[in-house]
Amino acid sequence: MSGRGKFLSVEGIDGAGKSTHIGFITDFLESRGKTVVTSREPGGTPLGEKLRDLLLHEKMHLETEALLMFASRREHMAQVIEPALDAGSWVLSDRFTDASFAYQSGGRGLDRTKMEALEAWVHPHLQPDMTLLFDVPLEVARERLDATRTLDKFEREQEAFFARCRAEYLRRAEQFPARFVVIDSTRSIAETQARISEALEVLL
Ligand SMILES: Nc1ncnc2c1ncn2[C@@H]1O[C@H](COP(=O)(O)OP(=O)(O)O)[C@@H](O)[C@H]1O
Ligand SMILES: Cc1cn([C@H]2C[C@H](O)[C@@H](COP(=O)(O)OP(=O)(O)O)O2)c(=O)[nH]c1=O
Repeated sequence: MSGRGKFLSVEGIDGAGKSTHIGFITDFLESRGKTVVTSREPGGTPLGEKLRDLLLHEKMHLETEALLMFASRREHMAQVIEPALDAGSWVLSDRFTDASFAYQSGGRGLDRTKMEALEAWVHPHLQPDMTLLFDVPLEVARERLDATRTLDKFEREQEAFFARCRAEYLRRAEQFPARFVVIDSTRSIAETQARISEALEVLL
């Protein structure tokens, strides 16, 4: 395979529809001849999955939570993301650093300059080539979540928390318009996937 692969991340508040579209994105890219490595954060490596279990189920200090998110990310970069990109594969990560801004800074209130310092320390030279942000109003996300599953620590948060997460995602999208694609995820699954295909075409 020739050249370095591309790095894609998918983001959105819980219930926005992110997981629904990951298989579609993978199939779309594979149909265009790309080798796709799908992964997730927190997690993506054996150590990262252990951290994920702690992060999603244990109460902890906000800064501990932020540091463990970045610890999981550092391992994920070393074990999965960088080697796959170097080998020419495309990497599709279910969440990356924008989620830390949205949840730990926006949602929980961690000083954004601390988050920016972590980002600059852990991945000064790596950013997704494209970030697909699935955006929905809170009521829609909540209805979708309630209809489907047992909620983890983050998903049990109140509406105001998700409002702040969503606002921070949208702020990041405004700050980095070159890599963000904001997708209106209130549309039907078929319409949303048409929009995703259109966005991905630009990278191919
Ligand atoms: N565009 C859509 N229209 C209607 N329901 C949707 C749509 N996208 C996702 N859903 C449903 O909403 C629920 C949450 O979606 P999911 O992909 O698990 O969200 P996330 O991964 O962002 O938390 C699922 O039951 C899914 O089938
Ligand atoms: C990557 C990341 C995720 N999270 C949160 C967001 C989600 O609520 C949770 C797990 O994400 P996710 O994989 O979307 O959960 P699910 O499998 O239930 O769809 O972790 C953060 O708070 N900070 C982060 O940096």
